[in-house]
Amino acid sequence: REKVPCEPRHLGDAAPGEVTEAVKVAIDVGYRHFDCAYMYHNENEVGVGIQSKIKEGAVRRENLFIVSKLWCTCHKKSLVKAACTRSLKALKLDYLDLYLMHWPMGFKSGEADLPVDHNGMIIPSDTDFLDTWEAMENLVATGLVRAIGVSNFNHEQLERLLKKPNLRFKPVTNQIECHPYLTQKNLISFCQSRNVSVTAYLPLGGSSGGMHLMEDPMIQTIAQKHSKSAAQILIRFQIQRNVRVIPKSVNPKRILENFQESSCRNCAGWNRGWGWTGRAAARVLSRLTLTPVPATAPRLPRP
Ligand SMILES: NC(=O)C1=CN([C@@H]2O[C@H](COP(=O)(O)OP(=O)(O)OC[C@H]3O[C@@H](n4cnc5c(N)ncnc54)[C@H](OP(=O)(O)O)[C@@H]3O)[C@@H](O)[C@H]2O)C=CC1
Ligand SMILES: O=C1CO[C@H](CO)[C@@H](O)[C@@H]1O
Repeated sequence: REKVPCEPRHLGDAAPGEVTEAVKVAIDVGYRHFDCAYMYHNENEVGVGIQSKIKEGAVRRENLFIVSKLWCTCHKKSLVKAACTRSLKALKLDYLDLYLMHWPMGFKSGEADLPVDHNGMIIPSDTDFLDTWEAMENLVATGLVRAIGVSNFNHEQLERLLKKPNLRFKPVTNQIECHPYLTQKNLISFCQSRNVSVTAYLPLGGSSGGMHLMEDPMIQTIAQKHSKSAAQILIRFQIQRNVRVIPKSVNPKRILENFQESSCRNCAGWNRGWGWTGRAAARVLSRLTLTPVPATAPRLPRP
């Protein structure tokens, strides 16, 4: 098979089977949207969980919304298709519902996911995200993915992409860090004014080593007032701003708790989203989030 420079490494930082089990629990609870990425190095485990539930008849592929992301070392146009195919193979799928450019900048292609020079600085590639986008557009045209989007794009980068001459497919979402300590008010307004949805990552403040958002006295006060958990308040914060939200949990009780909040009557469409990440808490390299898309959510058209 074609050699892809950024071959996945097996970091072994999530307990064996942990990701697969959490995917299965989440599907049973009702989650339908899974936020994955090559960089999380657990797409194979996710794929096992999904396949097992499809085989069991618990869910149908067409009712799932599977997202993956193009890593920075694969921004060169010639590498994009192979990178996408590699994620598909690991996930055991023949198409993705959404493929995101993980970051707007490209890194030197090769074995390392994070290529660094002797000063420990990331080695960039000479790629331009507009060219990378063209290769991603080809994935839609060939049916490997149904829609494409971006992540970690600021206002200027998104504007440049939207103004690209001969743009064939608009980004459907911009996945960005977003929570009460980083509300992203202006960027959200900009995205929404251009019909680009916003997806909030790190909505609970991240795992260990992250922020202590859930312990924030204001969040705690609001939670007590409404008889909700702090996590539920943080999730609802995004839903009420029309922002899709992808909190992570590998814990069955918390997977359910997060989902229950998202299933409330006032939360419509794509915004009834929840996330879950299958990775050991302290490691950033093995993440996966899943968000349920309700049966009534708009489906993306087939290419
Ligand atoms: N595009 C990008 O660049 C990025 C995207 N992401 C995506 O966003 C997702 C979410 O971000 P993430 O960094 O994981 O951080 P989150 O803000 O989702 O926080 C996750 C942490 O919260 C805990 N948690 C989850 N639910 C609850 C609850 N109900 N009560 C108490 N604690 C809870 C989890 O522990 P436990 O699992 O034990 O429940 C975990 O430690 C990632 O999984 C990834 O898919 C993240 C970073 C960057
Ligand atoms: O999604 C993400 C999680 O982990 C990666 C490695 O740290 C990040 O770069 C990325 O934004």
